[in-house]
Amino acid sequence: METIVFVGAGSMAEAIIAGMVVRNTEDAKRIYVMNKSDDDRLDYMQGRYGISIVCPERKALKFADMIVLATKPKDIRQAMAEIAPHLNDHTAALSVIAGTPIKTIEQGLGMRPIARSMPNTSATIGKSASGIAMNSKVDQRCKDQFIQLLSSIGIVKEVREEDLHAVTALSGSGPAYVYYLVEALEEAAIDKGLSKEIARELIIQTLDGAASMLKMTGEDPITLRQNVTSPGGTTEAGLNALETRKFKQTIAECIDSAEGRSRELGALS
Ligand SMILES: NC(=O)C1=CN([C@@H]2O[C@H](COP(=O)(O)OP(=O)(O)OC[C@H]3O[C@@H](n4cnc5c(N)ncnc54)[C@H](OP(=O)(O)O)[C@@H]3O)[C@@H](O)[C@H]2O)C=CC1
Ligand SMILES: O=C(O)[C@@H]1CCC=N1
Repeated sequence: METIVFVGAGSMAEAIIAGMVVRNTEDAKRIYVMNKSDDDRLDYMQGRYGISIVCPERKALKFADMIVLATKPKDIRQAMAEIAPHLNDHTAALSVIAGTPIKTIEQGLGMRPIARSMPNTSATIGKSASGIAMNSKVDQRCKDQFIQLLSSIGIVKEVREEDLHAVTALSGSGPAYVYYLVEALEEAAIDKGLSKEIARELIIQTLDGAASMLKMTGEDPITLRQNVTSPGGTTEAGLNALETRKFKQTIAECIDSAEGRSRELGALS
């Protein structure tokens, strides 16, 4: 069993820990958390997941096989300055921070095995879609450990570091776009007279069914869309409205803005 220390105890750290603990991939007691100042948050995490809290002397950092960097990009430099003196040379670092380059982490923690990854909050239920890139210090054993951790919370794809900005825009932020779509569908359904409860159930099942169709049939989304669209029917009418409003262009702008912001955050960190 490995000792893993989470530096940052916010929503992303919790999503990953929840996924790991629920799947029993690690001995919960050997997962440690620390943050900047919010002790109530650490108590909550310990009570909820049975994990441990890093003591004020930072002893757990000495024994850590891996640290997971999960602060906001603007806070990572200070966090690294605080933890670096306590770390062992062999300790590997896995960052989940949007934008922050591997180089910045090498500067903050010294040359050591470092991976930069981008999971998403569906890690909570073991359904993250994560991307990962690693530095030259990562050997096969260490790579397996990084991949194993991310696999315990969903699927993981190795990409070039440069491509992590696009991964961040697509699957890191992606759950929020889907929730926003659900909000919009729900509001439209309520406007048409459906109750919120019924609308939500129908929407969730529709999303779940469509995602499962993509997964299980292996069909292209275009084919599946065409299968739904009867000539002159309701779907065609709905899709025409989306096209008139430049739906694909709007989505392209969404991804472009998010990708650009990831680059900006990287430059800020
Ligand atoms: N939320 C998401 O969907 C995703 C987020 N990410 C990335 O994960 C990272 C964290 O995001 P999120 O969990 O939402 O952020 P939160 O604001 O919820 O959590 C940030 C955490 O960092 C801690 N922190 C700040 N400074 C330090 C420090 N010097 N030492 C130790 N801990 C510190 C904070 O502690 P305190 O509360 O005490 O100040 C807090 O626990 C971000 O970089 C984000 O880009 C990646 C994928 C998805
Ligand atoms: O919004 C953010 O910056 C983070 C990164 C991906 C998802 N949440």
